[in-house]
Amino acid sequence: MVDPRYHIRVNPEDVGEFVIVVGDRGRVERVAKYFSDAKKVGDNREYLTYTGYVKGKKVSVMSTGMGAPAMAIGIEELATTNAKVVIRVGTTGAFQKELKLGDSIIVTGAVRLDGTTSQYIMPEYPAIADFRVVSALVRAAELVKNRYHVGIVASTDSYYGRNFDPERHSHMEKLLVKAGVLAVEMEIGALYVVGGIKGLKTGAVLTVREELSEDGYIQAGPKFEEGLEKSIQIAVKAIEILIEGGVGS
Ligand SMILES: O=P(O)(O)O[C@H]1O[C@H](CO)[C@@H](O)[C@H]1O
Ligand SMILES: O=c1cc[nH]c(=O)[nH]1
Repeated sequence: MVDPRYHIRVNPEDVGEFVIVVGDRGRVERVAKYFSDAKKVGDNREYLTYTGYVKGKKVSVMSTGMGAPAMAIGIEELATTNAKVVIRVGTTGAFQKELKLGDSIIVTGAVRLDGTTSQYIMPEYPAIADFRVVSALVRAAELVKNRYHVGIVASTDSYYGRNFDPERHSHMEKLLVKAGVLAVEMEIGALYVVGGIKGLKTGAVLTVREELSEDGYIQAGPKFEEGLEKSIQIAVKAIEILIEGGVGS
């Protein structure tokens, strides 16, 4: 029989109803420090998983690596555990000038520029977050007090592809910018589509890692690191709000 958790390699009962997913495995312990009694419960490929408690409820954090295929596999396998609510804490490049390094973005939906989700379902199926998760993230951002924005992002399959054919890609970017897309990253489309199909409640908070300037991009730095810590706090606070509101159980 195929192991339904072949890649993430966790026991289903070791995963909480609330799961934070991050791209970078180096971010897992940074999130887990906000849980009480956090322990490693899985470590295979890009999928490093810790579980602990928030407000007495079992909560997990798992890394998913980079890109839609790895996210889709992670979500498929998480859906065979106790997981019910999945929130991505990720990093992103700004498409709009008002987004500054370290700002948080609460993501309501994603433009599906990936290849994975079209193998699941037609492009008309929307990549959207659960409204209760979005609402909890917004309330959490007010409490944590980081500068934040709410809106849609583009989820692409290629980090460097935009540099390969600047004309084609700058045309696409111009369209997305004009259409009000806030920023670009690589996994939320897969999280929202596969999570939606599997009946999970999903949401995401990103931190701006690359800011737009007159002469290109400004990358990372201390403001980004401070903002990332705040975004982690926003996700944990949102889980507290959802637990208090009885969402997820
Ligand atoms: O920092 P993470 O969560 O990995 O998010 C962003 O960073 C990676 C690219 O550098 C992609 O995975 C993109 O989505
Ligand atoms: O996926 C990403 C993340 C940060 N910046 C980008 O341009 N793309």
